[in-house]
Amino acid sequence: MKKKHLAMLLSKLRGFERPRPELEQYRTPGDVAAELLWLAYSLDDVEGKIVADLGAGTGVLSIGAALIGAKKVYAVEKDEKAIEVARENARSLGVEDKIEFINADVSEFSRKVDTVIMNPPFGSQNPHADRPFLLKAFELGDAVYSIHLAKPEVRRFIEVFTRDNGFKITHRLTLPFEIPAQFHFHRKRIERILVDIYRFERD
Ligand SMILES: C[S@@+](CC[C@H](N)C(=O)[O-])C[C@H]1O[C@@H](n2cnc3c(N)ncnc32)[C@H](O)[C@@H]1O
Repeated sequence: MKKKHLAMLLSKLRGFERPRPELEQYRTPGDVAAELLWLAYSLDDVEGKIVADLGAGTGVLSIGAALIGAKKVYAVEKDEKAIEVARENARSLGVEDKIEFINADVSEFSRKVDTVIMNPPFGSQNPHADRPFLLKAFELGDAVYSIHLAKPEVRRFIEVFTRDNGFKITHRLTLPFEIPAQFHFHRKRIERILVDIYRFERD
């Protein structure tokens, strides 16, 4: 499969029906998800691997990982409604057998995995909401892929937090990310922001 094709398939999946602002429920656009997954694929972190998607939402990253050859994917998400949509999305692309949906808080998840992929809350509603995700990811995986705001203060925080937890940053890609208006506090039809996709590994 080509990266463009993967992006196209992922961009057609159903999104959140009633997105919850307190959980920062916005989906990863297909092209951004495909970039993260392609990087992971090219570095041998997906094919034949056990992957965890923390805060899986409607399943974009989990389904993408399954499509490009993950052996098994754990999709961990605390919102049951989002899991229903994710399950339906996985079924629509024929990968439901490769994904185990786990309705839980990320802090409760503990299985053996090779790789963690995630687009955690950026912390714009609840400051530091990304920390439990990073902590859990560093506990679980040897390789971790994650999406964060491309802002100097966030970069500084990620650099220090990574080092303090025995990991190092091996890659960082900066990409545009579009969030369509979906919450009452959104002022524009489409909010265009910049995000960093990181790859971390144990130091
Ligand atoms: C920014 S969305 C990303 C959704 C999806 N991974 C994607 O890439 O489209 C963050 C997701 O994390 C979930 N979430 C937030 N806090 C969580 C927690 N503590 N435990 C499990 N899931 C959580 C939200 O419900 C939401 O689905």
